[in-house]
Amino acid sequence: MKIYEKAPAKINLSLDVLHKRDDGYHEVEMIMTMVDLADRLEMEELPRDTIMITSQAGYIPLDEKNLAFQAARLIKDRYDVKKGVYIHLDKQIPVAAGLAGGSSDAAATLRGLNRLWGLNIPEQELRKLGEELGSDVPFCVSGGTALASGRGEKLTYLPSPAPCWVILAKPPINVSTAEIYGALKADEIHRHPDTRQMIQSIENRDFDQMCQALGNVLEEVTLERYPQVRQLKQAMLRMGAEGVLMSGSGPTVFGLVQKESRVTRIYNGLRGFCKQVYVVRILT
Ligand SMILES: C[C@](O)(CO)[C@H](O)COP(=O)(O)OP(=O)(O)OC[C@H]1O[C@@H](n2ccc(N)nc2=O)[C@H](O)[C@@H]1O
Ligand SMILES: Nc1ncnc2c1ncn2[C@@H]1O[C@H](COP(=O)(O)OP(=O)(O)OP(=O)(O)O)[C@@H](O)[C@H]1O
Repeated sequence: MKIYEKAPAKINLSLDVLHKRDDGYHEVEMIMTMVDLADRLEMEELPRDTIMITSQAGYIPLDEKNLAFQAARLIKDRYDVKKGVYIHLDKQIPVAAGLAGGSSDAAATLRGLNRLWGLNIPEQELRKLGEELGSDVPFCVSGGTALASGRGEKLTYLPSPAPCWVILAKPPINVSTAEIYGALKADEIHRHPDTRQMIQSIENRDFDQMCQALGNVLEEVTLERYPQVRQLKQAMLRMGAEGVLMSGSGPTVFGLVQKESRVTRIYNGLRGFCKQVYVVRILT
């Protein structure tokens, strides 16, 4: 039997850091939502007790460094499953982009193996397992739109935001999340986003208010180190995106747009100096 799972990318509509914790992580307040750019996973049981990963993408690890591998090993160990699995990862989400591609693959693996092996693990428990794999994994298990606090694992679910187009553009650089959090001076943040306003805009499905409330404190660090991300933000705004923000620790920048005619214009404009541009929608 083969099992298929989609692993969508996330964007951070807002990302605030409250303080650095004693365990090295940062206490955050983020609003996250899923978009319809997704990796596709195929899972099949193997006769041998082993985990095997393949991918058409030549640039990701396929051994125990892969988050899908780690998710499979975690579920096997925790539920004492003596069976093996073959996982094929069709990567569509750019890697190290701030779009949680690896985390979403891990979450999809948890969901898929739960089905493949008939484990009946409740979704809440899958999210708890996800905490062991990474801060974004619990959110990726259930998707939707949520306020994430703690180090990202405490989730309060929100309704879907106002419908709109999302233009994603990734400059040709890879950014390490650890490096960006490591360089952030949590007690010297100049401008915190207004998380409450973002929540209100989502609840009211108010697109303009949502655009005004966009904010990400990690931008200060990434834009300083990688000027091309700042240039990309400015270009997207100039081309007419109604709201523009860097996602996660970057370098992907997203623009929110309501008018379809404007989307095509911005897409064509960006393709001039950025190879990886995607037009997607928020998953409702
Ligand atoms: C930037 C975001 O993607 C926004 O959604 C997340 O906050 C990061 O999520 P993630 O990539 O799943 O993060 P993890 O794999 O748990 O951690 C990667 C690195 O980021 C740092 N990190 C992560 C989350 C957090 N709240 N504080 C941190 O300081 C960790 O110290 C670690 O060095
Ligand atoms: N299944 C996977 N897909 C992509 N990268 C993976 C995967 N497993 C492990 N990695 C490694 O994880 C690192 C980060 O990749 P990923 O695409 O998850 O970053 P990201 O989008 O910035 O994540 P986040 O937004 O959660 O910080 C890469 O260096 C990559 O080699």
